[in-house]
Amino acid sequence: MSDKPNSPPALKWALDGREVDLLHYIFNRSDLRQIRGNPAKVLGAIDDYHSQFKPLMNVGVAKGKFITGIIAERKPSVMIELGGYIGYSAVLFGDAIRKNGGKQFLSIEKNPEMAAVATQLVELAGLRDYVRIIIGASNTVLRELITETRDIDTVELIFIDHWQDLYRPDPWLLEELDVLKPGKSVLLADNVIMPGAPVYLEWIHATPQEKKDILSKSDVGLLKPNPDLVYDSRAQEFQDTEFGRDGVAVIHIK
Ligand SMILES: C[S@@+](CC[C@H](N)C(=O)[O-])C[C@H]1O[C@@H](n2cnc3c(N)ncnc32)[C@H](O)[C@@H]1O
Repeated sequence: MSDKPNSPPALKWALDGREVDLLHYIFNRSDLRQIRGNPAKVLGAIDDYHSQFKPLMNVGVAKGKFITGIIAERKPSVMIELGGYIGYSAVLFGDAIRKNGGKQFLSIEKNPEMAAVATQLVELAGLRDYVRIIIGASNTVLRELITETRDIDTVELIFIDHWQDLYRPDPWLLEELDVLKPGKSVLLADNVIMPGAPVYLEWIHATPQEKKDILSKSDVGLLKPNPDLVYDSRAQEFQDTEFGRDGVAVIHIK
């Protein structure tokens, strides 16, 4: 039997213990007292680990700056994230939400070990009142937030950054639950160049008739996507992220 019978398998680039090692690194730094309560310094310490030890699949500096610009422009009260990992984006965007008069950054993370690391780093950054790390699968948590706890009735700004095979079904769920509103909702999809999200972008760019054709050929399970919802999307390219060339799609509802 594996020595971790209840944990997901390690990947080549993550979940091999480096995320807990990051906590040891940060909490043993000689400048911990200066880092505490300072989101920029927490992010700097994570970036130091990434460059000195092992890479971490964080949104990173360039894309992060672009997205904090969108937060400053739109000033959402609540922003949602699908896929939180060790909390880099939660610290960066949670701080931006706070600075722009918002209430909360909700980060949904399926892996409880990653969520535990993220919770410690959010706490260290002094953002506990602004960032909620929710452990669970994005589709289950989104449904609960929208239909049960009713925390969300309109998506203002959502950052889609979990696994690529979920990029289309989760927005389909948001379509079904009628929380994507013209003029009010913006979706940001990370990694649309590397590794890419062609199936999701095909949906975003399709006309209602093309969407009906896609649905007739797709397994949508119990989901009820809305083919009549029309999107307007642009991809912002970045030449030099920590992992090379990449892009963030910025998607509005027409
Ligand atoms: C690319 S990382 C997120 C990086 C993070 N947003 C950042 O920039 O700092 C992807 C994360 O999505 C999580 N994930 C994968 N499937 C998920 C699901 N169904 N629901 C929520 N999180 C999921 C993974 O566990 C992983 O931590």
